[in-house]
This record gives sequence, C-alpha cells and structure tokens, in this order.
Amino acid sequence: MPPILQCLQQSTTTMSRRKILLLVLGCSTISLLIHHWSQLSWYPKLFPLSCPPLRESPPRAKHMSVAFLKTHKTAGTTVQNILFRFAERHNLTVALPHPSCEHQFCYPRNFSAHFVHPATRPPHMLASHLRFDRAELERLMPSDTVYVTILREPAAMFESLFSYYNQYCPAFRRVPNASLEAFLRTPEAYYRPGEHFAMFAHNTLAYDLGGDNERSPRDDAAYLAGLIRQVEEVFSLVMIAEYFDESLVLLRRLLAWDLDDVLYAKLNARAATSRLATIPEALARAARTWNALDAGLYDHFNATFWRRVARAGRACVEREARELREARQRLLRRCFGDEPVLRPAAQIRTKQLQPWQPSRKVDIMGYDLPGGGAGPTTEACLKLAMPEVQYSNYLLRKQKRRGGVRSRPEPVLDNPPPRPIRALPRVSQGT
Ligand SMILES: Nc1ncnc2c1ncn2[C@@H]1O[C@H](COP(=O)(O)OS(=O)(=O)O)[C@@H](OP(=O)(O)O)[C@H]1O
Repeated sequence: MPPILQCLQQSTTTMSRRKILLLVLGCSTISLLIHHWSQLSWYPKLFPLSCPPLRESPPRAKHMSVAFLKTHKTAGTTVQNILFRFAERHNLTVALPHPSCEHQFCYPRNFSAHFVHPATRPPHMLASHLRFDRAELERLMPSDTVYVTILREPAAMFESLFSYYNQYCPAFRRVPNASLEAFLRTPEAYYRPGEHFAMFAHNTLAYDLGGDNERSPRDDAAYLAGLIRQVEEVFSLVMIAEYFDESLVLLRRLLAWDLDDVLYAKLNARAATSRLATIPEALARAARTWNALDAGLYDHFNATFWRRVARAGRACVEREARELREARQRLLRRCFGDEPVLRPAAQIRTKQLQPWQPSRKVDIMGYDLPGGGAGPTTEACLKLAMPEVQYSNYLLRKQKRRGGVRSRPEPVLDNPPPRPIRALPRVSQGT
C-alpha cells in the first residue's frame, strides 16, 4: 500500500466518522461560496458607491398632481411656495380658498370641496391650510394625485404655535405673562376643549390630519395606531421639518422633479428675538407629554422617514441635499444680493414681500429685493420670497383672469366660517 494511503487509513481510524462528515460539509460550503462569489452583490448593496443618476433614463415624466397638507408651524409655507412656483412654471391650476375662507380652506372646519374657489377648479395642485378630509379631497383632486405632508418635532412646534397664536388662542391668552412654562406646568388650568382655536393649543398635528386631538395615547393606544395607519394609507411622503433638505430630496425623487424645482427661500421664520433660543429639556418633555398624540405621530414618521432615506441610499440623499444647499445659496445671492439676510418686515421695502405679522410681540422675517425692488430684478426672485397671503391673492387673480372670470362680486358661501387667523388686521410695525 502506498505511504499516502497508509497515512490516510491511520488518520481515519483516529478521527471519528462525525468529524469527517463535518469537514466535508465545511469544505463544500466554502467551495460553493467561492464559486458563486462573482454573482453575489452584497458589497454594492450594503455600501452604495454612487447615487442613481439625478436624471433618470429613460426620464420619468414630472408628476403634476400634488396635494400638500399644510400643517401648522411646520415649514409648510416654504413647501407651499415651492409648489406654487412649480405650478406657475408648468401652467398648472392651484386650488385656492374661496375669499370667505381667506387664505385657508375655512380652517378649522373639516375641508369641503365647496371651500375651493370655482375659478381654481379642477385643480392639479393644492397647498393651503386645511383640516384633512380624505373623501372631500379625493372628490376634488385628480385620481393620480400624490399626497404629501410635513411634521415637526412637537416641542419646537408647540413653542412656535404658542408664540404665533398667543393673541388669538384663548387657552394661551389666559396664561400670565404669556409664559410657555406656566402653560405647560398646568395646561388643564388654561385649556378648554372645543373652544375657539383650541386646536392650536393641543395636538395640532393630529387635528390637521383630521384626527381627534383630545385622545390620549396613554388611555387609548389603538387610537394613535389607527391614525398612523390612515395617514400611511393616503400620504406617499411625510416630510420632517428638521430634515427639510433631505425631505425635499425625497420629494423631488417621488415626483420625478429636478433639483432646481425644489430650491427655496426660508419663509415665515420668527426673528431670534421672538423665539426661545433653546427649549429647556424639562419644557420639551412637558410639551411632548401634553401633545402626546403629536409626539407619537412624529416619532413614528421620523422613523419611517429614515428608513426611507436608507432605502434611497443615505450617502446619495446627503450628497443631493448638499447640492441642493449649494444651488440654493447661489440662487439667494443672485436674487437678494451678496449677503442674503432675513429681515424684519419693517425693513422690507418691497411691499409684496412684507410678511404678515401675527402680533406686536412676534416678528416674522422675510427677504427684500436689492433697492427695495427698484433695481433690476426678475419675477422669479420676487416669487421666491413672496409670503403666503400675497402669493395666494396673486394666483387667484391670475387664475380668475385665465378662466375669463371678470371682477364681479364673489359668490357667498351658505354657512360662512368663523373669521380665520389670516383675516385679523395687520398690526402696524411703525413703518
Ligand atoms: N426650510 C425650513 N427649514 C426648517 N424650518 C423652517 C423652514 N422654513 C420655515 N421654517 C420654520 O417653520 C415655521 C413656520 O411654519 P409654517 O410656515 O408652516 O407656519 S404657518 O402655519 O403657515 O403659519 C417657522 O418656525 P418658527 O420660526 O420656529 O416659528 C419657520 O422658521
């Protein structure tokens, strides 16, 4: 017998049959893996090396029917302005509120298609404040409409609501020294469910989404789960205000729009003097406890947002968000001068760019055109910084003209809504 066979015979006697079987199994698995290695694409899937191209090929047509649920104090005016400008560039019809509803669709009432000005129907787009009602919106909008909305971290959102609506929401007006801390210490002492504008003081996100803002997830967890399910059923994208640029990247991908279509100027921002620089941790916790339904919504959709970013490739989304920021800075410099700054309304000389001021105590900022608009400028720059009220009025006039509606008295709604916030008189800023 050759020496090699002798050696094998010896080793088989010393190794158990079981060990040999394991060895054979291990070797065949490794060889199988090596054989298929070239066909396995784990590496690119785990670490995408490059972004899918900005322009898809073959290019998908830009999606033209969009309904944006503009929730309150969530950067919605900035998104609305992006949509208004897109609609104008593509000659689309924007659904606008009937004048009796001012610039909101008769909020806080449930949305009804009757609130839409006849000259703005049938619409491709809708982006003004309303309380969500699925059936009514589906009655109005084309069947291929993409629904999107935006949420903001509830403590930051509540601080903004408390400051902006301080003079109008009775629950806030009752608080001594307009103290957010005092309100959040004992909200029940100031809050009366069902009274005028109560929804600005309790779970505003849930209310805007058509939910019952008085429900507590602590007593009724199923209610929050149900509301989340309803939102997921309708909305193709829930943006997050804290990650505004990343949200726009997802939006433009969803709608097959160009990056240029989502460039923006920040609108409706309070001056630093009108806001808390930081919200102390204890106050933030109290705001989240009081607005527990909103906190539940936000936590859920913040998590789904990041899962979506991961699916698109986080590095790609970040890279595109960076490109967006750079392009945005170039545009702002081109429009508003080398050092584009947000200014208080009193310093804005171009009347069409002066933002509405909710009260003497709160400064809402805006941009101004060089030379107060007297210098060379473009219509695109004017629209970029145009506040909601002026832009809505302008679009309504334009669409009425396009539809051949002459200036005749507006039809009166059967049951006019309470005077909404935007109808309140503008407080003089001393200019
Ligand atoms: N791009 C961007 N990113 C992050 N945050 C932004 C952005 N644009 C606007 N904002 C902030 O959003 C707040 C205004 O929200 P809205 O426009 O929805 O308010 S409103 O309900 O229409 O009155 C307002 O928040 P506060 O300043 O805290 O009040 C704005 O500063």
